[in-house]
Amino acid sequence: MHEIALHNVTFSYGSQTVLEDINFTAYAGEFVCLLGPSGCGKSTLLRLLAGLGHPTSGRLTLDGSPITGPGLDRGVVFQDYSLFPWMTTGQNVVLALNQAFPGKSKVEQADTAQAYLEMVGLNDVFHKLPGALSGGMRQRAAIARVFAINSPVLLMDEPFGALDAITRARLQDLLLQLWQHNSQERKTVFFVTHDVEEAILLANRVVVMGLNPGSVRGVFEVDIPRPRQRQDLYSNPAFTRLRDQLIRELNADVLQELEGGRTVQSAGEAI
Ligand SMILES: Nc1ncnc2c1ncn2[C@@H]1O[C@H](COP(=O)(O)OP(=O)(O)OP(=O)(O)O)[C@@H](O)[C@H]1O
Repeated sequence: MHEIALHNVTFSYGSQTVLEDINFTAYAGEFVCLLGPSGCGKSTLLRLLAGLGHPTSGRLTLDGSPITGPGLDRGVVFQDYSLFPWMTTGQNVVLALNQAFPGKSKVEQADTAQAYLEMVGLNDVFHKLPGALSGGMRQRAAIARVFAINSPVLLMDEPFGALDAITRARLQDLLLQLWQHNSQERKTVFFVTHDVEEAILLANRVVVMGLNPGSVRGVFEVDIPRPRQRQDLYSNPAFTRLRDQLIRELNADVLQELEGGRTVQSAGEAI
């Protein structure tokens, strides 16, 4: 299971409506990418899914039950790394493991933490404080932590945004490996990105959100078989067609903003 549904979700910060009437269902084991202009409410939506806030109206459910707060069934990676700065990087991962698998011994938890840190390319950070790591390393440690607890739902807010291209590609592959690992128990993933190509590489469906207030502008099926080879995508007509479609959809909103509300027919007309 692990189906996530949003029913008429509206959310406001005071008088500012950030999300309006969002309806969407992510099927169990589905990989959903969220794309949209800055400020359209992607992070807010993820926070609601994580149980870190409640909708002003509407409902969010996990397998039909309302989401009322955070839980170990949802692993979260936000943009701000969210490691405890006073614990070593290894202790941060061990703490999460201890909550998820309290029956495991300290040695097992430390070994597992080290293995996941190594998996994201951090071989030598277990005893270092997060403050002694670079931003990209801290982000990888946060990713290792969420992979280690192996929750059935993953909520990831631009997790690879701060990383160099090679590390990013490695972690995209690792995420797909972990997601595809057991086809019977695939994780349900919500993944926020600004990168259209990353969305197509990863997702089953891409949700494009619009601005003012945030709403679902369109949902696009990625009809490209897996495994998807990065180097083959550019010569795949389905990839280029979808990429252009997504860029047009994203630009339409931005161009409309720039044009002061006058709807433009195409990117070319406005530029
Ligand atoms: N704690 C807060 N209090 C008040 N307003 C907020 C708060 N957090 C976000 N907002 C506002 O809500 C809107 C949506 O913000 P959010 O961070 O969800 O957008 P986003 O699509 O994730 O943006 P980005 O792509 O830049 O990360 C923005 O106008 C933002 O200023």
